[in-house]
Amino acid sequence: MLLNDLCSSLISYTKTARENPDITSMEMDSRKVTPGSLFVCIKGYTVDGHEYAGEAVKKGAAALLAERELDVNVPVIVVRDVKRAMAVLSSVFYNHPTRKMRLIGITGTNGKTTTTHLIDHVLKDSGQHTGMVGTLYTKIGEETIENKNTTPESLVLQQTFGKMVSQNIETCTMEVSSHALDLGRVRGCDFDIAVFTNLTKDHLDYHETMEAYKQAKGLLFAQLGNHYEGRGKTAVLNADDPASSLYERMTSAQVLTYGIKNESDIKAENIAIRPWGTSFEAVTPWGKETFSLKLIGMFSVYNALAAITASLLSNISLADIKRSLEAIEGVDGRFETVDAGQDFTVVVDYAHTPDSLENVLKTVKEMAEKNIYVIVGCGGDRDKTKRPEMAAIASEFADTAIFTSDNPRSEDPKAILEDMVKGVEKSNYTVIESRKEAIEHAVHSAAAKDIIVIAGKGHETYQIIGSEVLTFDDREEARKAIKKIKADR
Ligand SMILES: CC(=O)N[C@H]1[C@@H](OP(=O)(O)OP(=O)(O)OC[C@H]2O[C@@H](n3ccc(=O)[nH]c3=O)[C@H](O)[C@@H]2O)O[C@H](CO)[C@@H](O)[C@@H]1O[C@H](C)C(=O)N[C@@H](C)C(=O)N[C@H](CCC(=O)O)C(=O)O
Ligand SMILES: Nc1ncnc2c1ncn2[C@@H]1O[C@H](COP(=O)(O)OP(=O)(O)OP(=O)(O)O)[C@@H](O)[C@H]1O
Ligand SMILES: N[C@H](CCC[C@H](N)C(=O)O)C(=O)O
Ligand SMILES: [Mg+2]
Repeated sequence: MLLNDLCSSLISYTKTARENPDITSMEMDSRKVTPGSLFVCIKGYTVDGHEYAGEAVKKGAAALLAERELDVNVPVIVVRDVKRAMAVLSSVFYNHPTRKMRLIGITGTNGKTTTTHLIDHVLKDSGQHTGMVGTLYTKIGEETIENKNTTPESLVLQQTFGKMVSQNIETCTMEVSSHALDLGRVRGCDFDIAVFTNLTKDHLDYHETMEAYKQAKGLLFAQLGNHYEGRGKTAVLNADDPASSLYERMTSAQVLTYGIKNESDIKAENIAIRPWGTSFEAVTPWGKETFSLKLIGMFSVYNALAAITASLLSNISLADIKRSLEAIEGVDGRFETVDAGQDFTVVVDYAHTPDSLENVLKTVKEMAEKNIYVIVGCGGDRDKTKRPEMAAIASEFADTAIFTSDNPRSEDPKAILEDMVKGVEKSNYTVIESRKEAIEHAVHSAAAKDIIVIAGKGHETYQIIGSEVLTFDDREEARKAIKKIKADR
């Protein structure tokens, strides 16, 4: 695509030279530039991409997108806000892929990954060719690609959507993080359905206040567009979460609500929460159906209702949705049980916020016959206000809490543990900095019919200590510890 054609979608910019090269790719990392690339200079949190302009030109960049004029011998497109311009240009460069497939966006503090998977499962079972973007991976048909972020940068996203369209993907379901909304990563995405799961405390290191965090999530509903435009845009909101009333006001799209307690369009009635699963009757404008799911806990009912609503809006019948959701065993690292032949239960769960930890422990408490152990830590370089709260919840709902390291990142693991312990009033806890040793300790201590919950890292197969990324998997460590006690006994 010629540079001038690409730039014609920008309203305000200056161009430093008359040349009009053919742009063969767009790159925001100088190391990936190839001859003909448009190199996008991003001022990041760590380094300034403008510093790599020279290197990009040496590698053959045909033009640059920047926030200031640069001393290079290729045209520089100068704009006020590079990230904003990049979102527009990448959608143009990849030929507006999200206008050619259905795009479902899911935001909320907890439940995004789970709900995304539930929706994708139903769509696939209905015969659709699907894509997914989120914490676990990006998926295009059967191909999975590792993600650095839950919601990648706009350029990466549009490139991914372009691939999806070329492979005839009909619907992409994606997690939309509050960071992505605030940093403009999803500008240029034409969403058809936007789903809200819930809003509780997280990421205050970034957003600073709950009000700012709530507003950031609202951007998804604000950008959804009018319901009389295109293919019928719909906001799917959780009627039981107070933030939904703001999102209803922020969107000009149609709204469908789901819930359990408050009046809603899609309701769950006659709910039964059991150790082996969850059942409820879904009452919808499309009819009623009883669901018996293998997913555990009241929060699973909410995730299922959100998925049912998005699936109904995708023209799938309630009976087909039932068949598909009932077949789901679970999602990687979400309430995943580890069975290595032991006589107690081990649950690995990605709960890394106060709300999710409380939900998981309350659920476990309802099914526990004997003692509950919880192993939990808090991530370094992340919201510090969560630490005492998560520790307090662990000590309140479990019989024994073991505080340990999650991903300490650049922080001192001991300092994180000190922040946690400050929130605890009871004395039913132990601090074991090494996560491996914490798991071994719990496995060693557990008696028949006890339950051990290993929280916070779920599907993660690594632990970040300092700048090192070490191989670590809670499920593997639990299995190894169980094997060891079985050999010793
Ligand atoms: C705070 C934040 O969002 N950081 C994101 C940001 O990194 P950064 O600003 O540090 O980037 P940088 O290293 O300064 O680089 C600036 C530019 O120079 C370029 N560069 C750099 C080096 C070089 O040699 N050449 C070069 O061109 C880089 O490619 C980049 O374009 O841009 C990167 C590329 O897009 C992101 O991967 C990175 O996310 C980091 C990993 C991160 O941890 N983000 C978290 C806060 C986040 O976004 N989390 C949410 C999920 C939250 C949830 O689960 O709810 C998410 O959506 O992932
Ligand atoms: N609807 C829900 N409400 C509250 N807690 C939930 C809900 N769904 C899942 N959880 C809990 O939150 C944990 C994380 O779930 P999930 O990975 O689906 O959330 P997420 O929103 O994708 O998280 P992240 O922001 O890290 O991407 C689960 O392991 C479970 O403990
Ligand atoms: N997307 C979340 C994941 C947290 C997972 C937890 N294991 C941690 O490292 O804090 C974040 O980056 O805040
Ligand atoms: Mg997620």
